Amino acid sequence: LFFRKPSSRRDAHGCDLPPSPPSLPVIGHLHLILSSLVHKSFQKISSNYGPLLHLRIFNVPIVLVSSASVAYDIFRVHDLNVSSRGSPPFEESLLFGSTGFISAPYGDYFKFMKKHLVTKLLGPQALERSRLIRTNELERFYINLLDKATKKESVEIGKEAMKLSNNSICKMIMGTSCLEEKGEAERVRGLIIESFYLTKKFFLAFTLRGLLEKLGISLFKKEIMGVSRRFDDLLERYLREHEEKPDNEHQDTDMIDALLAAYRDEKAEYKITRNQIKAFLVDIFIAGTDISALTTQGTMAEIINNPNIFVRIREEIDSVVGKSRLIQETDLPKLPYLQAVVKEGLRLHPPTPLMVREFQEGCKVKGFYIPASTTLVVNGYAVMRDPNVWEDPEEFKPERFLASSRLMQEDEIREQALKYIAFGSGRRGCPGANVAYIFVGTAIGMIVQCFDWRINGEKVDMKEAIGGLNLTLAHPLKCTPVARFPKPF
Ligand code: HEM
Repeated sequence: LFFRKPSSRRDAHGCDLPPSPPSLPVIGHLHLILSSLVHKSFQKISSNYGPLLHLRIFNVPIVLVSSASVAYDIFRVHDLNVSSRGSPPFEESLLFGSTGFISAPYGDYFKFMKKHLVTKLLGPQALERSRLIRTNELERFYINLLDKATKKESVEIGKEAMKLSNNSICKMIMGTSCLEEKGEAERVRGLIIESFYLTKKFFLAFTLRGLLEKLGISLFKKEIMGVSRRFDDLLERYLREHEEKPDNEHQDTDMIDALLAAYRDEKAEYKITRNQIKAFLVDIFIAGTDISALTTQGTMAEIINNPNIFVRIREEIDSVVGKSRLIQETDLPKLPYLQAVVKEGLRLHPPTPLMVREFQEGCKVKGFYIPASTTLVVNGYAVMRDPNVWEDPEEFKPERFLASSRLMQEDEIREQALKYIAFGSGRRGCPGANVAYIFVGTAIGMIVQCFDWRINGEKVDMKEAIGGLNLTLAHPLKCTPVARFPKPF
C-alpha cells in the first residue's frame, strides 16, 4: 500500500522519464536520503538502480547523475540548459539570496560579474599580480607552525589552512593594509564559519521553496538574515572606505574599484546595485575559503596514513626546491607528483560532493525525457569513485594522475576528464580552480617540506562527516609538527 512505482510519464514523442526507485506517498524518496551523508545515500541508490535516476522529494522532481558517461552527455549537449541553479528562497539576503553570484541565473548579471571575477581576481594575470600576497601568507603559515613545533603543541590542520586561504582571499579582494590594521579578515572568517552552520538549513529551505511558499512559511529566514546583516555592516564600511580613498590611491586595477565604477556609471554595460556587489563578495568568501582548507586537511590525512607518499613528495620537493628556501607557488608546475597527490585528495574527498543545477527546458538525456524545472544533482563523489572508470576507486593512488602515454580520441579525453569532476563543469564550473590548486599545493608542499608529523595512534581516522554542506573528516586532523631544519628559512 505504501510503496508505489512512479507512474511512467512520457514526453510528446513517447520518451519515458529516467528510472525511479520505489517511492512513498507524499514524501516520495525522502526516506532514502535521510542519512547525514547524503552523497553516500545517493551513491547507494544509484548503485542499486542506475547512474541516471528520477527522484521526488515531496513535490520536487530531481534527476540524479552518478556516472562520468551521463555527466559527459549532460555537460556536452545540455550545458547551457543546466547553467542556472534555481531561484533561492530569500530575496533580500546577502547570504544565499537572489542578489548573489552563485545563485544568479545564467544571464547578463552573471556574465558581467564573471568577467570581473576572472580578469581582476582569479584569471592567470590577476593571480600573477596578487602572488606576493599569497607568498607572504604562506610564510606566515610556516612561521606559525614553526612556533607550534618549538612549543611542541598540536595543530588542527583544517583550522590553520582556513586561516591561510581566508587571509589570502580577503587580502586579494580587499587589500592588505585595512585588513591588518582592523582585523577584518578575522571578522570575515567568523561570519563564514557561521554561514557554514546555516548552509544545511538553507538547502532544506531551497529544496522545498515551492511548497513552503504555498504554505506561507519562510523557514530559517531570521537566522540567515542575522548573518546577512552583519556581512552587510562589514562590507558597507569597506566599500565606503574604498570610495573615500584619495584619487591617487585608486590604482583602477582592483576588482572593487571596477565594480564601484560600474555601480556609479549610468551608462555601464550592466547596471549593478550596491547589494549585488556585497552579495557577490559574500559568495566569493564562502566559495573560496573553507573548501580549500578541507581539501588540505583530507589530503594531509591520506599522506600521513601513507608514509611512502610523504617520502616521495619530500624527495620531489628537495630535488626541485632544495633545502635552503621555502617552496613557492611558481615551483608547482615542476612538482608533478605533488600536483597528482592534490588531485587524488580531491578525487577521494571532494569537499563539495554534490553539484546542484536546474533544467531550464525539457530535454532528452540518454534517451530519457527530463521535464523543464527539474533539479539536477550531479553526485561528484559517486562519479569519482565509479568502479567502471576508476581502477581501485577506494584507494589513494596519486600515480593515476601522472601523465599517461596512451593517445586518446578527443571525445574520449573529454569523457575521461568528466570522470574527475571535483570543480564541476561547464559554464558554471568553479572559476577558482587555479587558485585552489595554488592554496592546497603550496600548503601541503610546505607542510611536507618543513615538518615531520606526529599523530595520536597509528593512523588518522578517515571517517567522513558533513559540515554545513561540505564533506569533511568526522574527527578534525590534529597533529604535532616537528621542525625538520635546525634554522628557519
Ligand atoms: C579545493 C577548492 C575548491 C573546490 C573543490 C571547489 C569546487 C567547486 C564546485 C564543485 C563548484 C560547483 C561547480 C558546478 O556547479 O559545476 C564550485 C563553484 C564555485 N567556486 Fe569553487 N571550489 C574550490 C575553491 C574555490 C575558490 C578558491 C574560489 C574563489 C576564490 C571558488 C569560487 C567558486 C565560485 C564563485 C563558484 C560558483 C560558480 C558559478 O556559479 O558559476 N572556488 N566550486
